[in-house]
Formats: sequence, C-alpha cells, structure tokens
Amino acid sequence: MGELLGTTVELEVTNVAHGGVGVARLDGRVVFVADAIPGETVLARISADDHASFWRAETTSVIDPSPHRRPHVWQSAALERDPDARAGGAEFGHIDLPWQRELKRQVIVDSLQRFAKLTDHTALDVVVEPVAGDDAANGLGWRSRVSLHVDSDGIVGPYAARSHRVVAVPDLPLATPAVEYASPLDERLFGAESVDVISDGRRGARVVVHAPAAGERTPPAGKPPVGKPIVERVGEREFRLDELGFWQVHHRAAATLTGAVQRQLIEQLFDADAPNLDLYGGVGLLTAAVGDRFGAGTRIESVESDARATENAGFNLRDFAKATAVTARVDRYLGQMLRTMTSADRGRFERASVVIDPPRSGAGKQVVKSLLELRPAQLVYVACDPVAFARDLGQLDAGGYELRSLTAFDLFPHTHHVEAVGVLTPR
Ligand SMILES: C[S@@+](CC[C@H](N)C(=O)[O-])C[C@H]1O[C@@H](n2cnc3c(N)ncnc32)[C@H](O)[C@@H]1O
Repeated sequence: MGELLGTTVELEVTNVAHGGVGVARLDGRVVFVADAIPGETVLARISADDHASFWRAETTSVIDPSPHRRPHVWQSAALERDPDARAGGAEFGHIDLPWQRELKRQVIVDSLQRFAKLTDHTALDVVVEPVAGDDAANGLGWRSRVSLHVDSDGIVGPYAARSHRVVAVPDLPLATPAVEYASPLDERLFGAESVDVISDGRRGARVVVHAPAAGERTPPAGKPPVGKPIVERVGEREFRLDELGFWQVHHRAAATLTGAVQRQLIEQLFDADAPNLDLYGGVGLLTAAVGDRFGAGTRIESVESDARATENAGFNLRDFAKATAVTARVDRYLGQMLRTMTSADRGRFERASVVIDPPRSGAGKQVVKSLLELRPAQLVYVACDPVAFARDLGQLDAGGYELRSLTAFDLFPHTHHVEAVGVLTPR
C-alpha cells in the first residue's frame, strides 16, 4: 500500500455507492471514484490506498462520458479544477437532475436489499420525487442554511470535497439568493473558525461568526450553541426556532415532509386519543403536521434532546391543547416508558402512531428494540440516510413490522443526499 497513491489510472465506473461516489474495480479491488457517473470510463487519481478492502480515487478527466454528464452547476466544484481544490457539497452537480434522482433511487433500493433484506417488495419500486420548482430552477437556490469554514489566513469558504481544507469560492449557487448574498465570501475573518449563514424567513439571512479565539465560548460537548430566534412559515403555520438549531435545509423541505407525513399516516389506524409520539421532534414541525391532519385535540408528544428546540416546540404547538414537548434523549425516554408503564398503558400504546425523524445515524438498535416492545399501531419513519434507515428497517422487519409504503424526495439537488418517508405496521 502507498505505491499507487497519487498515480493516475483508467477506471470503468459500473455503479453508484452511498455517499455519491462511483464504483470501479482495479486488479479486483473496489475503487470508489469521485466525480464520475456509472457507465463512464475515466482517468482518476488514486487519493487513498491504505484501506484493505477499497481504495479511493478522484476523476481527473473523462474518456467515455455518460449521456447524463453536464457542465458542473458550480464552477468551484468542476472537473476542470484540481481535485484538491474542488469545493465539496455538490458531488452530483455534473449530472442531469433526473439522472441524479435515478442514482439516488438505486442507492435506496440497494440499501433496502442489502441491509433490510427486502426482496420482491413494492418499496423497491420507489421513485425519488423532485421538489416543486426545483427542475425549473435547475436544482439551484434551495439551501436555506450554509456552514462555511475559515482557515488560518481568514479565508472563508466550504471545505474541499472529503477534506478539512477551506476553498475560496466566488459564489454558492445551491444557496437561496438571500443566503448567498449574505455569505461573507470575499471577507477575511481572522481568528474565526466557522460561519453559519441562515435564512431568516422572509427577512433575508443572518450571519453568525463562530470565533472562539475572540472570546466566544465553545459550548460544552453535547450542548448546542445558543442563537437568536427566527420564524419560519410552513403553509399557514409559523414556527419559532433558534437560528443555530435544527431546521430542514431545503427551503421547501418542511412543507414537503409535512405533506408526506400527513398523506402517509394510515387514517384507519390513527387514534387521536392514543399516546402518539413525534420522536426527534425538533421545534414541533411534524407534531403540528399530525395535529393539523387529525385535529387540534390530537394527543401527541414531541421528544427532542435539544432543550431550546423543545422550548420553541412548546410555543409552536400552543394551538394544540393535547400536544406536549419534552426534552429527552429518545432512547432514555422510551426506556423509562417501558420501565414505568402499566399493562393498561401498554394496551393504550398499541393504538398509538409514532413519527420518527432521527439524525443521519438513524434510530439505532436500542430505540428500535424499545419500539418493538411498545408495538405502536403504525410508525412513520422520516429518513435522511438510506443505509441507516435500511438497518433500522431490517430490525423492525425481523421484529414483526412490515413496510407498507415508501416515498422519497430529492430534498438536496446536486448532492448525493435523499430523504425517504416509510410507513410500517405490525404484521
Ligand atoms: C432530522 S432532525 C428532525 C427534527 C424535526 N422532526 C423536523 O423535521 O424539524 C433530528 C432532531 O433530533 C434531535 N436529536 C438528535 N439526537 C437525539 C436523541 N438521541 N434524542 C432526541 N433527539 C435527538 C436533533 O436535535 C434534531 O432536532
């Protein structure tokens, strides 16, 4: 190992892998190739050859291009740049939008087959739907929040792909116009570490500079930084959130997921008086989606580990008399429930609907185990990582839950990310 690092090799790219890289083989070994498209033959520079089972490479030129190849939507990430200087965060920007969605579909299906062991299932016919307006905008102008980094020379920009090296860029085409305009790309921020640029509803964008060296305290591990409140609107409803707290990134994602959850919840299985849950509830977006679908008297609790988000959820859910928000880690919350519930509580919980929208790592074994013990009537799983979702799904399937429907949305055009919403019920 080490002898091929930096050398250029010819590769035939046959497939796409989770993470948005192409898959090729070199002397029988898997090589993950950035900036290529399945079906292409490319010249690529080996960038990592220290792993026993796979290597990595970066495309430097294309010998036989895919019919889906397009000029990159972001010059700062284009093939014409040296791989080390290509901006990260737009790894599908050289592929036409419908084909990006086809590749995302393939990754979802592959994950479901490999990790959830689904075969012969209607979920394997899933399509990845565009968000309304994205095709007309060529998939640009959707990012409502951007995290930039600052190097020791004060240069502000994104990291280069797969690195922690700051790249100077003149523009941010995936960002909304307000976020792009507010981003301090041509400033030197000496002493700063990073910059968050956040859309502020209809009032433009905010810039939050993180500069621990200048006296700003880095929050202790596990404690999210505290910011000022902003207001986001979804349909007729307003949500207050902390500027540094979680909110869906695509400017139409909150509305898209609200609609998906509302449509996919199975009405016949929904009991508005049952102890319904919105796990990983953030500021109450999906709790409100459920309440708006089934009525202001719907009983539902949002469970969220960030205390500031829970505080905002309490405020955002004030129209719903029986909606509550608690600060807790989901694993601990469910564990405590299982320890303290009576057999009558168990019976009631079996009528409950649970929305679950975990971070990229997924819900994980312990949370899924608790859900299997609790046996809710239906689970609506909102997934931002197909592999983590498929792992959780495999455990749920083995525990007696069946995937009833699956939809997917391209909430992150020109990146490899994709969102899926699945409904499960006991078999
Ligand atoms: C993908 S976001 C979803 C938030 C919300 N459903 C929405 O759509 O706005 C995941 C949320 O889970 C929270 N979170 C992360 N780990 C958690 C845990 N172990 N227990 C509870 N909440 C957690 C994060 O703070 C974040 O708000």
